[in-house]
Amino acid sequence: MSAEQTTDVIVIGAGAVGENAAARVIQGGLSATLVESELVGGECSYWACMPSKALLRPGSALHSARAVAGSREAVTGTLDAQQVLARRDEFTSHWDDSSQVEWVEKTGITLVRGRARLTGERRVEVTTDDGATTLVARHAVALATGSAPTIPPIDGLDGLNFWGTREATSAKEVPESLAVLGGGVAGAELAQAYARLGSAVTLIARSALLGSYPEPAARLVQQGLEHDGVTLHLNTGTESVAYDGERFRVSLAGGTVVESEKLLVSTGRHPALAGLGVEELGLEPRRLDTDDSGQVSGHPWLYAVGDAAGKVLLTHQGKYEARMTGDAIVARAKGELQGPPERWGPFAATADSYAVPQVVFTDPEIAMAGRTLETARKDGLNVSETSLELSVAGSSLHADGYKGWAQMVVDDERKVLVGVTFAGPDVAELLHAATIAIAGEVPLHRLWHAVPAYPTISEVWLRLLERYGL
Ligand SMILES: Cc1cc2nc3c(=O)[nH]c(=O)nc-3n(C[C@H](O)[C@H](O)[C@H](O)COP(=O)(O)OP(=O)(O)OC[C@H]3O[C@@H](n4cnc5c(N)ncnc54)[C@H](O)[C@@H]3O)c2cc1C
Ligand SMILES: NC(=O)c1ccc[n+]([C@@H]2O[C@H](COP(=O)([O-])OP(=O)(O)OC[C@H]3O[C@@H](n4cnc5c(N)ncnc54)[C@H](O)[C@@H]3O)[C@@H](O)[C@H]2O)c1
Repeated sequence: MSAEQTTDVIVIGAGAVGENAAARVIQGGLSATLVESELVGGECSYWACMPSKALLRPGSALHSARAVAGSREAVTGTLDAQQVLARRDEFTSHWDDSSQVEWVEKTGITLVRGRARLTGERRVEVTTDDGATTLVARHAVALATGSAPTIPPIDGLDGLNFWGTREATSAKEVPESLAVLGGGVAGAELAQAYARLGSAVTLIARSALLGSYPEPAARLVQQGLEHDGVTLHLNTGTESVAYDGERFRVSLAGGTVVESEKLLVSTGRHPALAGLGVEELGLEPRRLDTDDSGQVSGHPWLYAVGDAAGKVLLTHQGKYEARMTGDAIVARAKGELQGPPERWGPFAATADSYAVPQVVFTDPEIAMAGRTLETARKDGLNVSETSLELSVAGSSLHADGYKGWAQMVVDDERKVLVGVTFAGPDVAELLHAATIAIAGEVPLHRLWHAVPAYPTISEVWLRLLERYGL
């Protein structure tokens, strides 16, 4: 069967990002067709953010209760792994996307299920179970196809039935032992989740743990993992991997062999552009060159957004890009936007370069917005850093023996914040104040008037500003 359907805008990929891009197009008065080959809602809903946080939260709630004298005595048991997995299943809607489909339809978006491929300018072929459909866009096609795991070329690994993050976040049982390859945010979070659920976990990283975060913050997470019984092999290469039908054997540089029931490979991700037909358009399939509205250089009808654009691989930032991209497509279609979008304007995802918030949801957490000292210096900024142990009345009330760390990176010429990091139990909710201060370029002398409530952990803001010299 072959048919041709015309719409204003085609969005390929119905993850959180594609859904938002299509919704903004509809809100702007154009029609949008969304194509999805798997579950509407994408990686975040079913195999990433939601299930991983659902696996972590019970462990951190238990740990919080144990961290306070009085409630500690009331906690006599351990985590109930089956209940944790059952609650995780609720958060993934049992991998059933009907409520998301309902939202898509209510929003006025046309959903087409199948695998999409670009076949020419504004033309997309969708392969479905009953054949193929050709979609034609009057204005634009947006690629919101997400990212795919990057698997390292380790001897013996290819072809083995190891876990990726999908299998780790959707597992039905807790393995007796788990080896985790990769010391990034996915590796750290899932190592802790499984250690607290009862697995004997070993984490192997060729570099430091969480190497893109400030070292004192990453060290606190490392101590947290060690406290949970995770064995760490950091700055250690992996030479080969084998599986004998029952156990994995991971051979490390230096001769150590790690044996485990399951092996999780979480060594980064790259834009999922394979098989989409971008090469035929003369484009580099590993990374597209896009402007701040997501428009692909040399192809004004084509956009990439979210993980597919490869700028910032985070749901909230992808959804922000989607709002800009959807609105930019509408504005260009109506002749209201010509040329590149204005920085910090309604069509440019400028915060991608200045004010990205990110949280490592381990216990303790790391919450970081903007740049680190290193990335700020690399970008040529004249910056200084102010850091301290996170120790205020709010933190000592929060948990006995609370251990945390905070840092602000200041542009000393403009006297504004360009980066803030907090590490410690339950610091994630402190982060939005930092994001606002950075994105708003709030001058430090004005931030001095933003008084943190007493006794909250936010009082660390006051201590940082005092130490800076205010
Ligand atoms: C373990 C893990 C935990 C994470 N935790 C967090 C977190 O706590 N917070 C956070 O902000 N981010 C987190 N992330 C990152 C987050 O999951 C991604 O940034 C987010 O899912 C990207 O959304 P997206 O819509 O761009 O892509 P996706 O969610 O991957 O959606 C892309 C969609 O496109 C579809 N698709 C692909 N190709 C085609 C095609 N040719 N035709 C039709 N459909 C197609 C796919 O099936 C998919 O549904 C985590 C990632 C991982 C791996
Ligand atoms: N809380 C969150 O927001 C959250 C949680 C999980 C994942 N994510 C997102 O998902 C993406 C993927 O997560 P990730 O942890 O897989 O990626 P990552 O880029 O954060 O970390 C990858 C890790 O794998 C290591 N690595 C790479 N190649 C290797 C090799 N050949 N051998 C051994 N180690 C190797 C790297 O050194 C790094 O430590 C991230 O970009 C992140 O933004 C976000």
